[in-house]
Amino acid sequence: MASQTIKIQYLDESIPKLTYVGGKSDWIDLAAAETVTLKAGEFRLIHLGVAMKLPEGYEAHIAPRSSTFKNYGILQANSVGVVDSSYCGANDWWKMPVYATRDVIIEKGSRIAQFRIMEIQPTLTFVEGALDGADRGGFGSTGI
Ligand SMILES: O=c1ccn([C@H]2C[C@H](O)[C@@H](COP(=O)(O)OP(=O)(O)OP(=O)(O)O)O2)c(=O)[nH]1
Repeated sequence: MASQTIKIQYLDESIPKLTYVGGKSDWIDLAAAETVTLKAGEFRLIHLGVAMKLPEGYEAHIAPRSSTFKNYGILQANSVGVVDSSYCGANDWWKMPVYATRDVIIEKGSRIAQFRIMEIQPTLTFVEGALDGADRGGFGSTGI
């Protein structure tokens, strides 16, 4: 399998080093770098304690872990976080915007998110014109 090296900066010594957990996925978990207390309905940008220089031609996607809502009742407010390769300055810390659906305390070190890197897409050019393919249908068209 191909490998890449990423230069990473941790907020301080207390931040756990990024690593693969459990060998079940190639996504890498991210943890809250601070203890956060939220009331139901509150929004917060949670510091994830890392900043990275992604490999040339890559971006990163951040998603919640599958257990994050069950454990903490929080939703990732932007649904998916996109980290551009240009987001690589010394103060470009990764953060997770969250919306709390219930009162919750998220302890520092709680693994609330996961990320992977993805190749950036090719430059897209849009050419206007009527489409002539067969309609596929969507939004429930294949039945229950
Ligand atoms: O969940 C996220 C989303 C983004 N970012 C960082 C990395 C990204 O490169 C930068 C800027 O994000 P984006 O390009 O989505 O926002 P913007 O262009 O600054 O603002 P917007 O598009 O909302 O106007 O913020 C995060 O740390 N976490």
